[in-house]
Amino acid sequence: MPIQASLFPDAPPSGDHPPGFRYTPDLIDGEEERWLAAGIAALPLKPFEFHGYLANRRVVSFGYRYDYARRAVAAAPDVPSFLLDLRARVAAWAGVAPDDFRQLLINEYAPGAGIGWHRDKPQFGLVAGVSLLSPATLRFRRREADDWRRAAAPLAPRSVYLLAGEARSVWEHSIIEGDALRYSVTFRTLA
Ligand SMILES: O=C(O)CCC(=O)C(=O)O
Ligand SMILES: [Fe+2]
Repeated sequence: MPIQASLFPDAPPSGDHPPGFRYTPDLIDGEEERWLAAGIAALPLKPFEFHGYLANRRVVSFGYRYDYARRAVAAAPDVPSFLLDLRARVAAWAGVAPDDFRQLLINEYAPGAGIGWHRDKPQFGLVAGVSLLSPATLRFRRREADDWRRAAAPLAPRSVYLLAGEARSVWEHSIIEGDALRYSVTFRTLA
């Protein structure tokens, strides 16, 4: 059964949620969203490149970035000041210190762009994601015997989700291709 956005923000995970997944709508308001999106549009987003293949998704990292060639984290520019307030807000929500979110990754999904099945790299710890501009579906799957167990969480614009525990380390996740521009701002601790 698909996960539905809870009527009760921070409700404990139901049987339908991968354990460790947490979601809250309306972390920010519409004015903040527009202001953040304008700031993000001015950042040096670059096409995500994986083994020479260019995805229809653009990214920029701050604090640390993942170097796919070296399979290690590498230093990245400091978090821009216009994103520090958002980082503090997400940190308070997630129960960590703002500085613990050592990495900030922004994904820009143009219409038709998504992200394939993956688990975030083990060099990172907690993962929190803020959605801007348009809705998306975060899908989950985990291997069970010779089949997949599946779940899906709608992500509203202005919402925040947390991947911890099994949702972070056992389940894979992906984002279905959308039909409108979406930004995700992902904050990660280091493992
Ligand atoms: O767009 C999102 O919220 C998910 C991004 C993601 O899974 C990632 O960058 O690892
Ligand atoms: Fe991810």
